[in-house]
Amino acid sequence: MLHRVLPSERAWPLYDTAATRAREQAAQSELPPHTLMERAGLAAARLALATAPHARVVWVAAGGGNNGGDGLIVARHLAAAGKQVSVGLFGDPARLPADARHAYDTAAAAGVRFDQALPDDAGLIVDALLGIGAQQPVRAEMARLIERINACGVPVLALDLPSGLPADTGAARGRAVVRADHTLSLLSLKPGLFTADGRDHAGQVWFDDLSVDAAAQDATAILAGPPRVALRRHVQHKGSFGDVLVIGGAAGMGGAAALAARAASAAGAGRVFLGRLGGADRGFDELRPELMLRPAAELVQPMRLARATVVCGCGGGQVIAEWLPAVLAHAMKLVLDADALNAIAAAPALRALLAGRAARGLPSVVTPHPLEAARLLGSSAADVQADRLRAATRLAQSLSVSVLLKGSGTVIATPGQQPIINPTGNARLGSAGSGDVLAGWLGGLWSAHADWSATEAAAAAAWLHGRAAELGDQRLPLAASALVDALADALR
Ligand SMILES: NC(=O)C1=CN([C@@H]2O[C@H](COP(=O)(O)OP(=O)(O)OC[C@H]3O[C@@H](n4cnc5c(N)ncnc54)[C@H](OP(=O)(O)O)[C@@H]3O)[C@@H](O)[C@H]2O)[C@@H](O)CC1
Ligand SMILES: Nc1ncnc2c1ncn2[C@@H]1O[C@H](COP(=O)(O)OP(=O)(O)O)[C@@H](O)[C@H]1O
Ligand SMILES: [K+]
Repeated sequence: MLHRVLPSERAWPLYDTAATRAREQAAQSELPPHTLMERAGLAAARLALATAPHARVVWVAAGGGNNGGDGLIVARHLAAAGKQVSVGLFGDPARLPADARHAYDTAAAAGVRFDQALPDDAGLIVDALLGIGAQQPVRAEMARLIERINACGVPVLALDLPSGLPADTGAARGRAVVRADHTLSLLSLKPGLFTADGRDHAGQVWFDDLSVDAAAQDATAILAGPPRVALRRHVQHKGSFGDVLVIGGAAGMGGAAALAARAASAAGAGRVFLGRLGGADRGFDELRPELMLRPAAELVQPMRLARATVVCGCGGGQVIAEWLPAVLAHAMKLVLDADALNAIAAAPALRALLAGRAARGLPSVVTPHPLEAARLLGSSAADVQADRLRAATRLAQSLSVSVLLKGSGTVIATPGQQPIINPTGNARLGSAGSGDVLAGWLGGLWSAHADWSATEAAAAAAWLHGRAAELGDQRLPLAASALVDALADALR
């Protein structure tokens, strides 16, 4: 059955190449020969007719593997539907794998035309060059073809994956990768469609399971669905929603901590205290008078920390390192962001304190962007981006915490659990302070939902943060302070 995957209204299991191959093998063994590929080709032909109903001339770019086989079946169906179809076959027919060979024979028998030249009047290109079989960067000849497809301005429907996109990571940098308008993922949804560069190359993502049931426990990762935010019970009061302490905002960076505190309040914390490290530690926030400003020393006390959700590090500067030992030792629930992460990356003693929290039953979430994650991992931001799922998982294991790795397709990883990819959000979030808002929302949501795990809180915060950016006029930039207020809309 065909599904439109985004915008995300439910969770989806994701399968990497190895898991997809295992599912394919299991299904093949129970079905008559060529059944799966026939189903794939038919589903894709239907989608082509639905998304490009007015395209009269269709060019199918088919590679020499089974992805090309899918394309050959699409060509047969579209020709039967009256389209003017030609197939550019970029592979040796004599070396096609069995399913693709069968697809080639039936297409040829049906009179499908073969021509490697892209027609001038093409109204649709079906990209069937490479699927999950492309594990290495695309070879030069095909790379040139992909560049031509990307430059020609004709709408593209990619089969299974935009050709050249790594299915497991979505990391396209420096590679030739098709830029599709639509991608139909077949049999399984692949993680690479949703993180790193995947979104920019996949366009609108569709999914057909080819009538093969999925075992969710075998999934490599989960694409997050909307969080289940609890309605307040009549009897609840501010004590039910907990205290959030925001510690950060060194001299010149007070705004970061203020944003986090405002966001924690907007997300439903019972009370929010803001302990700024750079002065202005009394008085109140004119825009959010409900926030309580206190000297950090008053908040960073074992008894207070032990009852609170603590958001630490936003605009924290180097001075945050002095406050971290107490925070790491005592905070009941802890969200660490920005300079707190940099301080921990630079100080093994702080790192040991963080890693020791899990054994004491104290949950923590770290919210690095790729460079902060790289500092904690001792690698580079490019390495992190090359495999975001792996980087987040490694970091979660090494620190015994939940990791929320920011960026397109935010990854949430917790030791012993399937990693989660967040599908919401867009580049409107690329403005200073939006990460502080995320940390604050995470703290506020976690505080207000006493029964949520660190993973649930992190996934909910990321999902709502992204959804907030998807609402409103998409042509306008989104300032972080406006983002704080957009949470209300995202929650509706
Ligand atoms: N079987 C089934 O029932 C089903 C299969 N399904 C479909 O099969 C797809 C997987 O098919 P697959 O395993 O044949 O791999 P595929 O993506 O076509 O790539 C192999 C081809 O690419 C070439 N090639 C490889 N690397 C390259 C590079 N770097 N640069 C350039 N070329 C490169 C390689 O050439 P070679 O290296 O062998 O010379 C070979 O020709 C899957 O994504 C889905 O679409 C679905 O219909 C579900 C049912
Ligand atoms: N293109 C994008 N798609 C999805 N989310 C994005 C995108 N660009 C930025 N974001 C989100 O915006 C936030 C930016 O956080 P961060 O890099 O810490 O910025 P800052 O420190 O300025 O607050 C993160 O939550 C990140 O995931
Ligand atoms: K493809």
